[in-house]
Amino acid sequence: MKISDAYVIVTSPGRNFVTLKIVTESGTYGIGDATLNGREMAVVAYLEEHVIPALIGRDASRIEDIWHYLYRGAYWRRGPVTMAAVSAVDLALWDIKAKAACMPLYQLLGGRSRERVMTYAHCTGRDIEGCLAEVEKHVKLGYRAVRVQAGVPGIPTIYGVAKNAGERYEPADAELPAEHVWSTEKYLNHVPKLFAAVRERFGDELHVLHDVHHRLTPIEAARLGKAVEPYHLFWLEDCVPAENQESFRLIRQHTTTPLAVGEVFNSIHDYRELLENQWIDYIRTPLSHGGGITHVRRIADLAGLYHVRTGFHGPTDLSPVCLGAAIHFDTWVPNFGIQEHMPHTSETDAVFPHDYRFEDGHFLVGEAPGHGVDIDEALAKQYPYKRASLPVNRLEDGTLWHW
Ligand SMILES: O=C(O)C(=O)C[C@H](O)[C@H](O)CO
Ligand SMILES: [Mg+2]
Repeated sequence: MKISDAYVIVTSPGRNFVTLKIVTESGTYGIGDATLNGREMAVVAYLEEHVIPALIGRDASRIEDIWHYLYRGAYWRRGPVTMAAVSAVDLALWDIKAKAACMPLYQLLGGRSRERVMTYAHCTGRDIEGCLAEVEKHVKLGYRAVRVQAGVPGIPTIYGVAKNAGERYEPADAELPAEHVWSTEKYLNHVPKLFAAVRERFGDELHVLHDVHHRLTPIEAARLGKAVEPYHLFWLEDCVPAENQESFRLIRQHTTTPLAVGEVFNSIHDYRELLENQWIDYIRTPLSHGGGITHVRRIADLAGLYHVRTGFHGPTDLSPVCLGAAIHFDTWVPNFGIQEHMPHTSETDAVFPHDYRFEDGHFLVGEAPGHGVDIDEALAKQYPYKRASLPVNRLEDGTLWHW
């Protein structure tokens, strides 16, 4: 199982994706997602200059040892660029191991814990009515859970809300960062009205989620959590920037609204105080940013001790490789909660053939050996990289703000 070749494929079928392919002497290969939205080429350089040369000739079956070689061995631990690169290697190696064992990945992880994987869709609207129309559309498509985000009167553009009705939003929507304007007061006054309308129209059973996208302070997040308690959200996501884990003590003291965190985390250490103090309810780190299966399953196990469940990040800026691997993980992990789903474009799906499927609000895992996602390299070449950036956020007085 010696690694004989490894290379990076950058493609942009509608948006940028970075994929690592690792090939063994026997010809068995695996692929991993190395996409870090808006910072793609930094991961490409890390892989090409520092990782790939050190992988050639290693035994692909030694996943654990290679993980520690790349993590401890680098001396410069953690961080999104390093961990995206380590994750891509890890996902490709698990793909190879499962293919070599002729097993779908979930079998290698320990087998099925559930028949299907509940997923949530994004519903956005310029106003409350537009948003309700999107919820209705997604309920008809079979979703049992929806993430609800609406425009706020007085705020011209909000990240996470599609520009036009019926469209989806694109996270990196300009060559250089677009500038958004933010008003916490306008937002806090509006959100409870949105959830009151959703519950009135759709009743109590639909799971509803909301992403604050790090834009509040702890006491503001506490106010929001309390204000939406009557509408019993499935979760309130990223309500504050989470570098200071202690912030969650304050939020938790004030509200019973469940809290989800971690789409920008990349290590178990980012979660330690949050989990040990039982300040959160869902972990969000995707396999492609949290050190792959080898590390994220350690985070999930630690979370399980505290009744915390998984709710992996699944936007369009993680490739189908990450989503496919996540569906295997979700099928196995004992403390599964939910899986995010922002459908990829048909161009992206064609570049990444896969065997997972969506049915009746759930993902169904495939039975092909490995994680079940491949890359059509000839097609990928037809979509060259284009620089694309996430936006920035400023308060109405011009102060640069979290987003
Ligand atoms: O999907 C979510 O919950 C997001 O917050 C999407 C992120 O903003 C996006 O992945 C950033 O690249
Ligand atoms: Mg989010």
